[in-house]
Order: sequence, then structure tokens, then C-alpha cells
Amino acid sequence: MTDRPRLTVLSGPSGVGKSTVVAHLRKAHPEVWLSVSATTRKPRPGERHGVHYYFVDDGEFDKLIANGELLEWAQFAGHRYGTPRRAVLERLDAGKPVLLEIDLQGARLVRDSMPEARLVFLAPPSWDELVRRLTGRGTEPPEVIERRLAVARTELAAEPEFDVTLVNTSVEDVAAELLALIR
Ligand SMILES: Nc1nc2c(ncn2[C@@H]2O[C@H](COP(=O)(O)OP(=O)(O)O)[C@@H](O)[C@H]2O)c(=O)[nH]1
Ligand SMILES: Nc1ncnc2c1ncn2[C@@H]1O[C@H](COP(=O)(O)OP(=O)(O)O)[C@@H](O)[C@H]1O
Repeated sequence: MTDRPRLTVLSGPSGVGKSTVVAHLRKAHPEVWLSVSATTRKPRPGERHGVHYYFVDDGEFDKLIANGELLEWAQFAGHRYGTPRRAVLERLDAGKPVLLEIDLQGARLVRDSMPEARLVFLAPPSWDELVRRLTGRGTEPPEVIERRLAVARTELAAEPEFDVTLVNTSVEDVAAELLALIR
């Protein structure tokens, strides 16, 4: 029997298409389990508590950290994001695959604490296309987009740290490649 990694971490710059790819994958394969993170960021239109994120305030996030309830957490573009520990460990203990969609800092923390995890980097076809996607999404004001693009430059440079790179040219193709990695 091969010892396949059961924990897959998907990371990549803001706007590259992580949420789109994961949503596409889960529409066809609802059995793919994605961890729901906690965040101090405010919900975007259409985002639901407990589905896209657990939207919490700073005090609640402090408590999650203090109580050891987060597997990892990071500050990203002015807000905090963290992976609830218990649900992930329960799935892994049951021998089932887990997918995390987290930022570069989180991916590094997971790599250090769970070296068996497989780290997947989602890359844009080009820098200009990343700018187009992040701007075109229309969910952030210009100053937030600027901040995220500045972070994105650093994140792109970290690609060699990852086990696998997938280039998000076609959502369908990347979703299929990701599914093959998870299974
Ligand atoms: N470290 C860490 N990063 C997270 C977590 N949840 C989401 N992120 C990352 O935080 C960043 C910002 O997420 P978000 O505000 O939803 O923007 P978007 O991913 O660009 O649509 C993205 O890189 C996410 O992958 C988490 O639990 N931990
Ligand atoms: N392969 C693709 N080709 C063209 N547009 C894409 C592709 N993947 C995602 N997008 C678009 O790019 C924008 C950012 O995608 P999103 O999934 O929100 O990124 P992320 O979760 O990485 O921040 C969205 O408007 C989405 O529709």
C-alpha cells in the first residue's frame, strides 16, 4: 500500500483563483472536505458564516488562539485567519483526506508541524493576469488590492518551497489536477 499524503494544502496569491478552483471541484465532488477557517475579516456579499468562514471579532480570535483551538493562524492583509484544529485532526484520524486553502505563512506552519502534508501552489498564468483577476473580482477597494498585490509578489517568490505547482489557466483542468492529488 502506498502511503499517500492525506493532508493537502492549497496556497497561492490572492486573486489567483483558489476559491474558484475549490468551488468547482466540490461542485462535482462534494465529498472533498475543505476546512472552514476562522477570520476577523468582514464577510463579502454572499459569504455565509460557517460555510465560507467563521466570521469572528478580534476578542473571539484571541480566545481561539489562547485555547489552542487553531492548528495554525496568520495575519494577512490586515486581518487574521486560522484553521480550527479539532475538525481537521478528527478527519485525519478517521483516515480521510483534508484540504486546506490557506496563505503562505500558514502553509509554512503546516509544513513544519505536519511534514507529511502535501503543499500545492496555485500560480497565475502571468503577473498581468493576476492583477486582472484581483481587480476584476471587484470585491476589494483599490487600496486593499494594492496591499494584496504587494503580498502577492512575496508569495510568488515562495513557489519553490511547494511540492507541486499548478498553473491556473483553466479552472476545469486545475480542479481535475487537484482532485488527482487529493485522492
Ligand atoms: N494561514 C491561513 N490563511 C488563511 C486561512 N483561511 C484563509 N486564508 C488565506 O487568507 C488569504 C485571504 O483570504 P480572503 O480574505 O478570503 O481572500 P481571497 O482568498 O483572496 O479571496 C488567502 O490567501 C487565504 O488562502 C487560514 O485558516 N489560515
Ligand atoms: N482560470 C481562470 N481564468 C479566468 N478567471 C479566473 C480563473 N480562476 C479564477 N478566475 C477569476 O479570478 C478572480 C479571483 O478568483 P478567486 O477564486 O476569488 O481567487 P482567490 O480565492 O485565490 O483569491 C475571480 O473573479 C474568478 O472568477
